[in-house]
Amino acid sequence: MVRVSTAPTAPEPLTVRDVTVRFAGLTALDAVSFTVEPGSVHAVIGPNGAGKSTTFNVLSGVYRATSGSVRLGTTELTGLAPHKIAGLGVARTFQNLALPPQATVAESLMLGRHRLTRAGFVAAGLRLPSAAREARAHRERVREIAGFIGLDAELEKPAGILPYGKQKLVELGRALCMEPQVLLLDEPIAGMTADERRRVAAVVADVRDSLGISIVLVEHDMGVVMKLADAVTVLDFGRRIAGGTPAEVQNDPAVVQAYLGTQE
Ligand SMILES: Nc1ncnc2c1ncn2[C@@H]1O[C@H](COP(=O)(O)OP(=O)(O)OP(=O)(O)O)[C@@H](O)[C@H]1O
Repeated sequence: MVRVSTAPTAPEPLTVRDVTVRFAGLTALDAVSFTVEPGSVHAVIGPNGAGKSTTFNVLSGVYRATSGSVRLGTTELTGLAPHKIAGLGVARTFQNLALPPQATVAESLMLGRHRLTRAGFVAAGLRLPSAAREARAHRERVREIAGFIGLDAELEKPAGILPYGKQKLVELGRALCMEPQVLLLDEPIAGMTADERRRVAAVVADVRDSLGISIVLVEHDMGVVMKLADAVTVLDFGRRIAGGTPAEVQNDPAVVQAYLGTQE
């Protein structure tokens, strides 16, 4: 795998404090707190309806917390629009593919470079040398990231014709192209074959280990969570019922009870 240089700024913790989300009469999240340590994989798990997707949507700015705060380092993210949050270094992938169907892998990855483009439309339109240099640098970075996710041979193929697992990697690559400090992954391996799952899990581990990017992982597959995560936050009915290392939460009676309860 090609190595890509680490993000220039040291990653900061993502701090979730007392976040409550209420929908007409229903408390989807109830004073939830956890901290995603820099350069770690932090999984958010819980039975159906526990509040995982709501957490994800709050972190990415799709939902606004009724109260509480989300901070990256000292920067307050609460209440910011999704593109602002992405611009501050918290990038997300989508559970369902969100790639333009005709775009090549290179074009799909380039979408992630948009916020980093400095040369304005005028400079680009006038074909100024500065704009050309910048475009070259972005293309180079796209190639590096394609190498990182193992898709450099597929750069000029339409992303839409690739197998599902590779399309999901393109989507992950698009998020990496934003040079995030934190990557939010919403069920990144759902619907994949065993081979695809292994490959994506390896890339996720590599994103942490080689790039030092923090990852928030909302995932149903316990095997992957237990293998990949450094820390786990467990939700049940909108409350944080446990947190710690995978081994700690696995043996936590409240967690066992929450999962057993859903099987009855
Ligand atoms: N936009 C919304 N409007 C109203 N209620 C919502 C909304 N989004 C989520 N909820 C409710 O909030 C609670 C938490 O849902 P959420 O989708 O966050 O759980 P989850 O842990 O992601 O579940 P699953 O594993 O089934 O995806 C549920 O009771 C859900 O019905």
